[in-house]
Amino acid sequence: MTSDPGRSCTLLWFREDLRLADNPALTAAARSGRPVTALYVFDPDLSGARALGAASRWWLAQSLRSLADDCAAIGLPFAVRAGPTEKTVRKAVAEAGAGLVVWNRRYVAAERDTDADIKSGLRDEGVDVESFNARLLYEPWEIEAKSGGPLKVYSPFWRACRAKGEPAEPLPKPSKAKIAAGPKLKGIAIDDLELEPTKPDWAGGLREAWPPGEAGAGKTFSAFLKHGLKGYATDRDRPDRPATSRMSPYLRFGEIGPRQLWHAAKQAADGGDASAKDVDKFHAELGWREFSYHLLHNNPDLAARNFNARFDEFPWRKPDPAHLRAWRKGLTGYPIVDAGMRQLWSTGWMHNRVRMICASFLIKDLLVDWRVGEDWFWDTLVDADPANNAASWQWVAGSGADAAPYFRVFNPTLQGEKFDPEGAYVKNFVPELKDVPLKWLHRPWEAPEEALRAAGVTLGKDYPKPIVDHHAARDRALAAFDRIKA
Ligand SMILES: Cc1cc2nc3c(=O)[nH]c(=O)nc-3n(C[C@H](O)[C@H](O)[C@H](O)COP(=O)(O)OP(=O)(O)OC[C@H]3O[C@@H](n4cnc5c(N)ncnc54)[C@H](O)[C@@H]3O)c2cc1C
Repeated sequence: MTSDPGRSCTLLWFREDLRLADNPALTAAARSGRPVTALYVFDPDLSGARALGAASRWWLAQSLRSLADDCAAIGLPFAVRAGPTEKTVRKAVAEAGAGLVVWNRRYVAAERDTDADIKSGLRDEGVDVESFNARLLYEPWEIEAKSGGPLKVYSPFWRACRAKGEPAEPLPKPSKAKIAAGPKLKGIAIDDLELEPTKPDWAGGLREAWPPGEAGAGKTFSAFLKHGLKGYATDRDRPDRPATSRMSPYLRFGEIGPRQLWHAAKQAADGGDASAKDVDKFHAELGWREFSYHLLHNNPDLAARNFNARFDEFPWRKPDPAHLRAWRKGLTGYPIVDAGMRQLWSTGWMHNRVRMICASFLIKDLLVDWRVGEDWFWDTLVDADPANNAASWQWVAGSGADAAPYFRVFNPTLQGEKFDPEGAYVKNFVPELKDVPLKWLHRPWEAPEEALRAAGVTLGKDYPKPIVDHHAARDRALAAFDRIKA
């Protein structure tokens, strides 16, 4: 600890950990015995990191407002500043007279490099720096293959994680009495970050769908524990049911942490509110998130480069602008794909099963490079995550670690019929098809004229004809794959 008496406070630097509970940096700050002041830095120049997508920017604005209120409630001074990360943090440290700076770790290579530079620069000036894990159950570098080195297959990865024992219990939120308020840094208004859309304001659907912030995370997760966890192992594949936790955007921005989810789900099973099978499955999905971060840690350019270099030679087609537009807008003529893409556009989120179907359609039916889809999801998802998005797109493409084999091409009609068997999901997001009889709902182009007429649908006018024939597109995709198989 620095002995400079002029440096008497602790600076807590919030980043992707926008919460007070189970926040080890905040706990360390509270325990440091010094007054604490908190900072968030928005870096418009990115310092080498990828710019947030539009939906993520909207979420961040809500989340910061919520955090500001939560900090005020425990008497923690909190300021938001904009500027180049390193310069802004170091200026704030000097202004606050901080002798200790604490933060929770990030995992994108450019951000890690920035953090390392800041850490060494501050230490050279005699300022202590401590970092913690708030984001993951296990640090990516702690998990290794038996023979050493990173793991490339999920099952052994998850076994290696589980062999480390139970994740640590979450930390409580510090009470007002535990925080000595440090100096309030001058900040800027969150509105001045201009994170939200104005002309036009397209965020109405997002506002309706989500309550961002730590309290919103807790409320949403409690509802899942009550109504969704029981039966999760089977129902999680049903987009027509509220069967998943919807925790992904909260995890992305750190408004809740995986340790909290892990232990709360476990307690629900212990209390008899869910079966061990359901909880194991939920834990295993958190495990996929851990696996994505393990992959990202070991492959920093996961969003840009094929994990499997064989795919570098894959003969992707130049995207047909009309097809790409139809995919983005949910006008492909395949109802489950269109429902998913419209759910994404209107709410900033899409059910996992439907993400796989929509991604497969772009990659395999339209033969478009997975990076084009990854980029669209990055812009439109409120949970757009540097590890999960890239790893999942590569998984669907077949180019990723432990990926779906390329020859597994999702049939959007059969997938729709299997996972949306009553058609409720499609009818919700593609309302022009709501009166089409269930028998034809997922394949309206096969419906007799009179059935469509009775439902008020003229194909090609009220709803598109399929933009490609799935069977022909599948054959084309497999032929393309044959070219890199050898
Ligand atoms: C093409 C594609 C892109 C995706 N992009 C993202 C993304 O940008 N951000 C993101 O968080 N997830 C992404 N996923 C994974 C998954 O679809 C979402 O995590 C999930 O739908 C979030 O809903 P939930 O919180 O209700 O999940 P739940 O089923 O309740 O699961 C709980 C948590 O486990 C994790 N999880 C669940 N499924 C997966 C999975 N397949 N892979 C990794 N982690 C998982 C998530 O953190 C999730 O919040 C993507 C999947 C696909 C197929």
